[in-house]
Amino acid sequence: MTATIKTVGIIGAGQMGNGIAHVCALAGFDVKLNDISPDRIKAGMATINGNMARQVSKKTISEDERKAALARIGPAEKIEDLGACDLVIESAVEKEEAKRKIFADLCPVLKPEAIVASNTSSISITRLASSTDRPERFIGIHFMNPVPLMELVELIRGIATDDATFDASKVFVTKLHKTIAVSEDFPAFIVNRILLPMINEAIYTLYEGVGNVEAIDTAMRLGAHHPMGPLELADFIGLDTCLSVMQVLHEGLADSKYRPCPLLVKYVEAGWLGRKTQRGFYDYRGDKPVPTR
Ligand SMILES: CC(=O)CC(=O)SCCNC(=O)CCNC(=O)[C@H](O)C(C)(C)COP(=O)(O)OP(=O)(O)OC[C@H]1O[C@@H](n2cnc3c(N)ncnc32)[C@H](O)[C@@H]1OP(=O)(O)O
Ligand SMILES: NC(=O)C1=CN([C@@H]2O[C@H](COP(=O)(O)OP(=O)(O)OC[C@H]3O[C@@H](n4cnc5c(N)ncnc54)[C@H](OP(=O)(O)O)[C@@H]3O)[C@@H](O)[C@H]2O)C=CC1
Repeated sequence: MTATIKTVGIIGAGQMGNGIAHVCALAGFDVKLNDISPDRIKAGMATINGNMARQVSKKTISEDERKAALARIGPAEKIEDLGACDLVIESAVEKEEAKRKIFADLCPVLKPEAIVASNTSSISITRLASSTDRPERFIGIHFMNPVPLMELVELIRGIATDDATFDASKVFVTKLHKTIAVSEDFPAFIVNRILLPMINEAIYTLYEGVGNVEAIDTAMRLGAHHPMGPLELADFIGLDTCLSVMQVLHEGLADSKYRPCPLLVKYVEAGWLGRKTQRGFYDYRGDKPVPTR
């Protein structure tokens, strides 16, 4: 039987977590938003508020829909506050150890029938599931950034994911008005298996001096009709996330073609993680983005 999902918990109120909360609340789900600190939750809520206000001004949603959706989102300052959720989606940092620790804290407070999902960009769902008390009710639900605008969600079954969990996840994603692509559980799934090596290659192109930031992004925007240049997109995703995905591909597929570009490593080591830290391949601290190379 397919479980009915009414209340969704989200762990991590960053750019993906707040986007997931946004679309869940608009679709009528009650949402509990968790992060390491109350300030992070407040910042996530402020972003949702701003993005919904923009949707109202563009007339894609009404003021009443905005108010009703915001009223459905509540903070979960402690992990115990997620205890009544039917589904919890983990969307914290792309580090396996951090995710394992979150699941270890989360599972004991959940109802036995609750589904646990990860929004991981790359990490094995089977391996993450094995760190929980419910591998059969664990699944990958992978949203795309920016969540309110992107139409796709990847669904990834771990080796033990049961049919009821898969079916309930399909119903849930369909209610969000997103299209599903089912991926087997291999490193970085489908979108990032293809997209991140392209971004990494763009960074090599910069590293080897084939072109500067502006030339590379202009080339791919106008020459290949991509909505964003690859370096602009890397900054948008977050360079820490890009590096983590390349490391998972490199280790998981044991092929040197996935070697993360040393320049990507250097930016991450500098703490220049892209838009979220105001500096990456572009510097966002002024009126408009300025290339850093
Ligand atoms: C790493 C992973 O694990 C997986 C991933 O997600 S990989 C990343 C996948 N995402 C992409 O590849 C995104 C590529 N970029 C794009 O498709 C587009 O640039 C975009 C959709 C993000 C923005 O489109 P755009 O036309 O260039 O920008 P812009 O005109 O500023 O915005 C378009 C609309 O989006 C809205 N918008 C922009 N960012 C938004 C956000 N974060 N949240 C909500 N709305 C947003 C704007 O208000 C605007 O609304 P209107 O059209 O109603 O005016
Ligand atoms: N960025 C993208 O384009 C996409 C990312 N993803 C995936 O989504 C996940 C989140 O990425 P994204 O939103 O970009 O990252 P962000 O850095 O924007 O947000 C992550 C949030 O999680 C918080 N966090 C870290 N550890 C914990 C914890 N133990 N408990 C609760 N919250 C925690 C972080 O707090 P703090 O900053 O204080 O550490 C931060 O607020 C990652 O797994 C990523 O791979 C999936 C699709 C697209």
